[in-house]
Amino acid sequence: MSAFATLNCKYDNYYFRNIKGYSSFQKRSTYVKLTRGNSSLFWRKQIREAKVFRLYSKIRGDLHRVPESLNGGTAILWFRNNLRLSDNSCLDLANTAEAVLPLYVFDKRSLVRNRLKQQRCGPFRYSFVKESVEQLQNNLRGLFSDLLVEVGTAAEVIRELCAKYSINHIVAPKMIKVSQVATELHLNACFVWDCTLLSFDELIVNEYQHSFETFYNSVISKGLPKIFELDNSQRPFLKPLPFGYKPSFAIPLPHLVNDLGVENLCTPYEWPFPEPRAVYPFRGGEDSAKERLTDYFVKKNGLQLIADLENYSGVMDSSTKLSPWISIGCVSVRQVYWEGYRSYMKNMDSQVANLWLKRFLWRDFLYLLCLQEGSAVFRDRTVNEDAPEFPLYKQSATPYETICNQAIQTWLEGRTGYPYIDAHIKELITTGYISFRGRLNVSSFLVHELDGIWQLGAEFFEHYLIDHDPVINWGYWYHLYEKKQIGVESIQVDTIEEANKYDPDGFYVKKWLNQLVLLPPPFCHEPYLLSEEEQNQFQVILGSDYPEPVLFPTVSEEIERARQFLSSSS
Ligand SMILES: Cc1cc2nc3c(=O)[nH]c(=O)nc-3n(C[C@H](O)[C@H](O)[C@H](O)COP(=O)(O)OP(=O)(O)OC[C@H]3O[C@@H](n4cnc5c(N)ncnc54)[C@H](O)[C@@H]3O)c2cc1C
Repeated sequence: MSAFATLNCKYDNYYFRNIKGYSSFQKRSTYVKLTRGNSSLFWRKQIREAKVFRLYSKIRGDLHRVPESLNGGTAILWFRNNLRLSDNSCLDLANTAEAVLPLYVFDKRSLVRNRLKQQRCGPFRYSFVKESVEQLQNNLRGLFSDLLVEVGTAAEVIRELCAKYSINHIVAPKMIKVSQVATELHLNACFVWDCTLLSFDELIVNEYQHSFETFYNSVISKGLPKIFELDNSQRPFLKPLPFGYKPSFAIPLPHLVNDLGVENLCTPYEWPFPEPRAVYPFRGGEDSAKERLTDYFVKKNGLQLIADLENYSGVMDSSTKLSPWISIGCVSVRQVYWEGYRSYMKNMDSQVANLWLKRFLWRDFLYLLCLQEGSAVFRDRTVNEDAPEFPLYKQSATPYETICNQAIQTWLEGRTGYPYIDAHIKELITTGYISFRGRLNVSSFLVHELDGIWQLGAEFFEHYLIDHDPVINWGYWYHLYEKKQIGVESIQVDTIEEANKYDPDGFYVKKWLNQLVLLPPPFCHEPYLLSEEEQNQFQVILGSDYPEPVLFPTVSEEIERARQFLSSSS
């Protein structure tokens, strides 16, 4: 019996016994009552497991429909978060058709404004995607094919293409909902799961139990991931375009401001941004991804640095900086993981190997979390322009809400009075990238210290991050919030402790907050400890050169304690 079948039976039993079993009206009403409000933990667990079973079955069903070969016909090869030619399972499958029409659709809905009045896809990511699409089109033309680029909704574009060419199949990466269109048009839709290090089967046999460690141990105990060699020797190829296809030589994706009429961009430019402080000059496309891959692993042997540097912000080689390419699939996670593993095999210890594997398993864990929790992870995500406003802009707020809202506003603008937080927010809104430590600190600060709404943080990140991956971003924020609710194994970090540990001399904060340039440690991380005399001496007047720390009860108490400690020890 396969691992999935075991899982299947287990959930099937639960489902059958506990949910379907309530057939009489009397019992069903009891069930409804139990699921509302204060339902017992037991019942919640049952319901969740039933939900998971349905989700798995659905995805599993979709994946089962993926054939080994398309056996001829014409296929649309729909590129989405897999903008590459090498190690691309969708491309391999599409090549079993007779003719292939490569397609990319930029969904204009991703320019809808979120509740912070920003486009969901901000200019950093948009420009990066645009470059990647251009490069993919060039590379496909090099293979005597093309990439048809459209702006609109995928369903409509596919419908039009079917009317124009006799299409039989659609091949696309999984995580998309086009099954309805495919059924309507009698197309053979093949959704390929190609976004995690573990295969779908390997992923779902690891039950998600709220804890990364459990997941990690479960993966390791099964001897995963199994080593496999990527065959890079073969040059990618593609079957010919459908009969009657005429290539267009228009620019693949329109300019945000000039062509799409997007106004009030947070940054007035499209790429390249004239920002010399950016940690890496990200450029979209498969070729640029491979350049970075070779530069980091082969030329610099970068993995030997990760144990020492991984937590430092603003350092180019502290990590691979490959996430923008991974998130839209210019390079596959498998390619990156195995490239790292190969370089580790040369001369590194097992601690590095573990650190390296854990990164990818965190990613897979979040994908599993999203499979498990379904839409709860994306709760209240802005999908239309009528989304309700955040309480941040509510007219009638209670005094507590007003204080909270002011504090949150300072977070959004990078003026909380905590340099380590403010510097990271400034880096994010100026360049579209911050380190993992930075993300962890700012998100934990918003959720735990400022009692902020987690969705607000997620939407803010979604707009700015150049490497935004909905599963990882929303998954982390949800994880932070959920952990806060149940109060276990919380991802909560101490900002000041982290700042002193990972930026001991304040180089990073001074890079983004020039006004603090004269401050020595510990004041560069806690300027609120400066006496009036010291403020004059270091030319940082609190409240005018740099903000006072956010006025928030718990935070203020801590500041008071620190002030007293400093004056008693000096
Ligand atoms: C609140 C929050 C939001 C985040 N949002 C995103 C996001 O939208 N997109 C995104 O790619 N990452 C996100 N991350 C995870 C992490 O910060 C980035 O993956 C990492 O900073 C990317 O840098 P790198 O490519 O140099 O990573 P490296 O350290 O070189 O790792 C290589 C790859 O492994 C994966 N990876 C590494 N660390 C993690 C991690 N902790 N969790 C999941 N995957 C990881 C990434 O794909 C990364 O590119 C988020 C983290 C937090 C705390």
